[in-house]
Formats: sequence, C-alpha cells, structure tokens
Amino acid sequence: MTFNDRMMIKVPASTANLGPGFDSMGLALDLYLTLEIEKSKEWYCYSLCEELKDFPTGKDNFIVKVALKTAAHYGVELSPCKIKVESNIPLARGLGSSASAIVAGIELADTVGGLQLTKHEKLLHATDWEGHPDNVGASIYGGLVIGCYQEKDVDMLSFTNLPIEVVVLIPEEILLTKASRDVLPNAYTRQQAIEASSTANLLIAALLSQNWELAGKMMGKDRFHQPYRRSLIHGYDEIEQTAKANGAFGVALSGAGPTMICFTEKGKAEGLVKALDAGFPSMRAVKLLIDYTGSSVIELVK
Ligand SMILES: Nc1ncnc2c1ncn2[C@@H]1O[C@H](COP(=O)(O)OP(=O)(O)O)[C@@H](O)[C@H]1O
Ligand SMILES: N[C@@H](CCOP(=O)(O)O)C(=O)O
Repeated sequence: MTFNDRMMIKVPASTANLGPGFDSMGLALDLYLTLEIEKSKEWYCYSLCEELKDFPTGKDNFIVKVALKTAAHYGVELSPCKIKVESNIPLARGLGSSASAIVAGIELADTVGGLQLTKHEKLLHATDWEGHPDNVGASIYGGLVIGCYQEKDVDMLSFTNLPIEVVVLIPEEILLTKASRDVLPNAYTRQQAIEASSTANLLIAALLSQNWELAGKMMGKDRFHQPYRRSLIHGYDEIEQTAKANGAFGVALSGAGPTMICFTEKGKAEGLVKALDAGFPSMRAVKLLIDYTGSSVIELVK
C-alpha cells in the first residue's frame, strides 16, 4: 500500500513455542500494537500507554530504528513521521511484544518508503532482528505458524481454522526473553535432540489432526526449554495442575515466559478463566482469540 496522509499499522501479539516447538512454532493472538502515522517535519514517536510512554521518541525509538534500517537496506531514506503508538500487549511477559514492535517497524518502512515487500521478505527482515521466526512469523501471517531459520534463510507455513480456545495467565512480574534464554543449555545430546524434535513433530501432527489429548501430552513433554525455565516461573506446577483439572488439554510456557498458555476445546475457556482467577488472584487470566489476519495497514480518513 502506498503512503497517504494518515495510516494505521496493526500488529497482533503472539505466543511462541507451544511447548516443544522451540524457536519454530507460533500462534497469533488478539492483543494488538497499533501505530497511527502521519507525515511530519521530524520523527516523533510517542505513546500515552503506561508501559510505553517512557520509550525514546526520536530516531532512537526501537520501532523507528527498525524502520530506518529496513528502508536503508533498500537504499531508501524515509521521510519523517509523527507516530502515536498504542498497545495492549504486556511487555516482557512472553506474548511477543518485541516481535510486534519489530514487525510494526518493518510495516512502517514498507508503507512510508513504498518498498512493496512481500510477506516473505518482511519475515526475513523480522527474523534477522529477532533471531527466530516464531513470534514475528505469527505477527506477520496470523494463525498457527511453523518456521525454520537457518543460514539467513527462512521458510514458514501458516495454518488457519484451529478449533480451540486459548487462555493466558499473565503474572505481574516481567521476565526478559534474554534472561530466560540465558538459562538454556548451549548443546543437547543426540538422545535429547531426538526426544525434543520428535515431541515437536508429533505436536504439529496432533494439532493438525485435532487429536487434542495427544497435543496436550506433547506440550508437556518438551525437552528444549521448559525443563530449564520452569524454576523461573512462580507456581508453574500448580498452574499446570489447576488448568488441566479445569478444562485445559494442554498447558505450556508462553514464549520465554512468565505467562502460561492453556488450550481448551471449544466452549471450555470461560470456566478455565474462572478457575485460574480463583486459584491465582495475583495473576490475570484472560481468554484470547487466535488472530488469523496478521499485520495489516489501514488507510485512515483525513
Ligand atoms: N512498542 C515497543 N516500543 C519499543 N520497544 C519495545 C516495544 N515493545 C517491546 N519493546 C522492547 O522489547 C522488550 C521486551 O521484549 P522481550 O524481553 O523479548 O519480551 P516479550 O517480547 O516477550 O514481550 C521491552 O522491554 C522493550 O525493550
Ligand atoms: N522462542 C523464543 C520465544 C520468545 O518469545 P517471547 O514472547 O518471550 O519474546 C524463546 O523461547 O526464547
């Protein structure tokens, strides 16, 4: 889309891994980062949201930096914009806020710079920034995504119409993704690699064939990251038990945590929210919908 006077960029949140799909699987969720953009004499990126209002407002703003660098890659210098940022994606909770910001920056470069990038090109730039394609892929394509990033090449498939419901349990405290990656091993034995990858493979097959019991089993059998991260998460075992006892077929860490994500069959999410609210009053239990649209650019009336 070419840039007119006022545009809006809308990017969904995401949950990554779904248990064993470490750095590969993602699911887009209906929390959104939005940018309202208009041309201006200088860069001014601001927010009235409590969590975002203290971020830099000029060219050193993260979203603007991503946009400028993406445009520069194509030899394009972006004309400055005034950008109002709004978001209901909590920061550093494992719901892909940094990935949404990266995707927003790439969409900004594409729209303002007239780059006409394909989704795959956006995915490649976003994955280079984030280091893994799971969150950014979900935010770009929407739905369930499965990706592979090797030697600066990325491939991804996305799937729609997943007849499940999603409940997240979001704690107050933050956990930066970097800190949560630092507890992971640098290497796995062959036996660990076989167990970890076979679990992830079977999770995908189970989800796509709607075998929820098996999908839930595989979500809990991850060998890549959850065994190392669960000690960072307050109440991990109790949350898993309560969720399973109240309708969840699968429970996993959302991304790098600390949010926990639960999947239920249709019609069971409300009951699960009530049970989690009652059991974990210091956290926020929320039913979310799967976003099947991915990032979008909307023209606003002048
Ligand atoms: N809208 C935004 N603008 C600028 N920086 C952001 C924005 N959203 C997220 N970030 C950056 O990303 C960090 C959180 O990223 P990360 O630790 O990967 O957690 P997550 O992606 O799970 O929310 C924030 O502390 C902030 O530095
Ligand atoms: N695969 C990554 C996903 C990080 O997601 P985030 O939402 O916590 O940033 C990981 O597990 O580290």
